[in-house]
Amino acid sequence: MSMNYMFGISVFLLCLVLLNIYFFYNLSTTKPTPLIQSRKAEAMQNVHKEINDHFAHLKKQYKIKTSKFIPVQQALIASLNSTITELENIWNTVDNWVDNESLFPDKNGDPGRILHAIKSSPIALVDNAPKGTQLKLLLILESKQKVLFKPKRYNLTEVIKGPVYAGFDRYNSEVFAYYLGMVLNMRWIAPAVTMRINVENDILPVATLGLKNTMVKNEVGATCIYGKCYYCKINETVCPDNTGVLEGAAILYLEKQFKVHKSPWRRSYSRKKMDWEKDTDFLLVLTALPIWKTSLHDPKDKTYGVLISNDEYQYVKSI
Ligand SMILES: Nc1ncnc2c1ncn2[C@@H]1O[C@H](COP(=O)(O)OP(=O)(O)OP(=O)(O)O)[C@@H](O)[C@H]1O
Ligand SMILES: [Mn+2]
Repeated sequence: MSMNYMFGISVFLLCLVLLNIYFFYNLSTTKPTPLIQSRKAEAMQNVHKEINDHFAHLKKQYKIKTSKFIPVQQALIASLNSTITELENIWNTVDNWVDNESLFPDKNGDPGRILHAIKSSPIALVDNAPKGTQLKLLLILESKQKVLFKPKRYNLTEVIKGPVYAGFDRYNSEVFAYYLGMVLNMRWIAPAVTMRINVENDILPVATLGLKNTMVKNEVGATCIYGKCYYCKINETVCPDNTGVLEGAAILYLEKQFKVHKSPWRRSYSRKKMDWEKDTDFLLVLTALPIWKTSLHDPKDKTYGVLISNDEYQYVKSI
């Protein structure tokens, strides 16, 4: 056998071995992404199925509109639609109605008056509000009342793909949560309302130097803000629309110190995952119940409770 022939055979055998290793590796390693995705899709389908099954077996009382709710609903609509003249006094009472059980009053049209007062009071000062992970501004009204402003990042119809925390926070969920809180009498959501502010007329003249330092002009000369927060980046600005207006959620700032109840639904920022991230049943238990009131915390046995009806508690998970 010539040397050339021997060399050829060796190269051929080597190629065979390499090809074998390649195929073996490809077949034996599971590709993680599609598998995880399909498991997630399956879990979501199960959640929807569980909810639908549960609806079918709900007690009759949950399917009938209670007439007791009609006056509550009418009072709420009237308070939101009324034109309010006397606003000054509302701020004097903030400290009185805020406590650990309730962040807003429910009587005498006050929920609507608060929202009107937030929207119509002149702004005396605007600064960055660096607390939290997302861009937000602190507005100080002429009445000295503080308001947080979380700007709009997306159009309402835009769908953000990815995990639940993908993209920027949606400002409208703050407002939605408050309205839902009013309707369901879950009064532990700070009053929030959609507000439109003109950047040149209402922000710039009263902006602090700190805020001005986190502003840049965009390609059409509009003043945009990138702010100061954990996730704030100079290339991720919010800009006014073509009428110079910045829309966002204006949220009443509450000075009072509250007892902190850590949410079992909070995101883990470390390798230690939260229960809801590891255990799909955790999600199923909570979403499948007709939840009236959540996050009732019993500090003694470290459980979170879900109040199912007016007087019946069910503790769902130890943490
Ligand atoms: N209405 C309010 N009144 C007083 N303080 C508030 C109010 N809203 C938020 N805060 C304070 O600011 C912090 C951040 O608020 P928030 O969670 O709304 O911001 P975020 O940017 O969404 O941050 P995160 O990603 O941590 O949720 C809260 O932990 C709380 O201390
Ligand atoms: Mn948040």
